[in-house]
Amino acid sequence: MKINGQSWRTIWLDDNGHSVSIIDQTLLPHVFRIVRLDSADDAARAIRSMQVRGAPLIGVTAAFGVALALRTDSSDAALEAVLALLHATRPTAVNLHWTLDRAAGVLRPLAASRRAEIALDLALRLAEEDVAINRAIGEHGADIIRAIATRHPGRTVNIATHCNAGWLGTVDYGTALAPIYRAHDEGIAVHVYVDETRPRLQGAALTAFELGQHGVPHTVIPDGASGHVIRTRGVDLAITGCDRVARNGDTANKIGTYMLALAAADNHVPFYVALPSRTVDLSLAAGHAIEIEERDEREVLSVSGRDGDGAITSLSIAAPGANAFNPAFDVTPARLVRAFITERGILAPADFGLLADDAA
Ligand SMILES: CSC[C@H]1O[C@H](OP(=O)(O)O)[C@H](O)[C@@H]1O
Repeated sequence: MKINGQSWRTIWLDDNGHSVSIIDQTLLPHVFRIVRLDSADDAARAIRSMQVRGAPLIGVTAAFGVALALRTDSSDAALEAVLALLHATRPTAVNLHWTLDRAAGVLRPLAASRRAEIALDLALRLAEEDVAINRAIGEHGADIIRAIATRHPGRTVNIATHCNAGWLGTVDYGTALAPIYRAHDEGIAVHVYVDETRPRLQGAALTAFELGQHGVPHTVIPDGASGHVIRTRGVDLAITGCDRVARNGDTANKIGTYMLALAAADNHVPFYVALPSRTVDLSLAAGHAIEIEERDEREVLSVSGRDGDGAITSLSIAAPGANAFNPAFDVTPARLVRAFITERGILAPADFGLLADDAA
């Protein structure tokens, strides 16, 4: 997607063919900085610190991390070490773990001399697959927005979203925002209510940045306002991304998603989840089995932003000595999800069985 008129992806192989560059998302929207990853340790650090974040993007970053490691040492021990290193970065998004399992299956049987080349090919292929998947999610999801616009000619379609599941959460184009971009680009009037998404503020900092760059009207709201907004501001639908979906449709996504889904249900507003179908974890029967990442309490007790002099700074916002509980995700029960927007179409949990054929 574009930033100030220039096309970008969130991650790319450098021209030298053996390092990878990313956009440092911890500094957006105030500072645009590119960071070069030269090793698996760099990739792991970028994932843990959320310089790169978003389920599909951390999966692709991990794939490149494996390739970077094997470039210097492609032994069995080195392969197992880099898989363990990257598996340990963040637990909830299945895309990271699915990608590493896929890489393990491909690379373990190979002669060590072939692993680095094949690992890089896999990372590059997964990056291109992600973009194609997201474009297909956009097309299928735009059908929903188009139908609402057709039912209500002449008025704007109001959409609520949470966190950032735009192109910054993927390699490009996004998941939850992909249908919004597609509808906007074909001339449908859309407006997005953007939950700021405490504590890391992916909504206020990243989704608002994306939508602004693309010219999509939007309004940032406090997370606690989403119920009031849905109830009083004519929201037509809610769309979020996700990090892991159990077989029954229970959905792990950014903390606060469950509250948004409850408000949508109470006001008979359809709540959709957009995802690459490989985000469905068929090994889990229900959402209680999904591991929820708990992050450093300091993310809750302070906020970072630009101070009066324009410098990036962190400000304490809680009483001295206060403790904080910082779950990074919650689980929305399947009963609150109208449908799942995937690259294969609009699915219900009953359809997930067809995904098993793919995974086989
Ligand atoms: C395109 S999926 C994005 C998904 O990932 C986010 O989590 P985080 O920013 O902590 O990586 C959030 O759950 C989004 O819905």
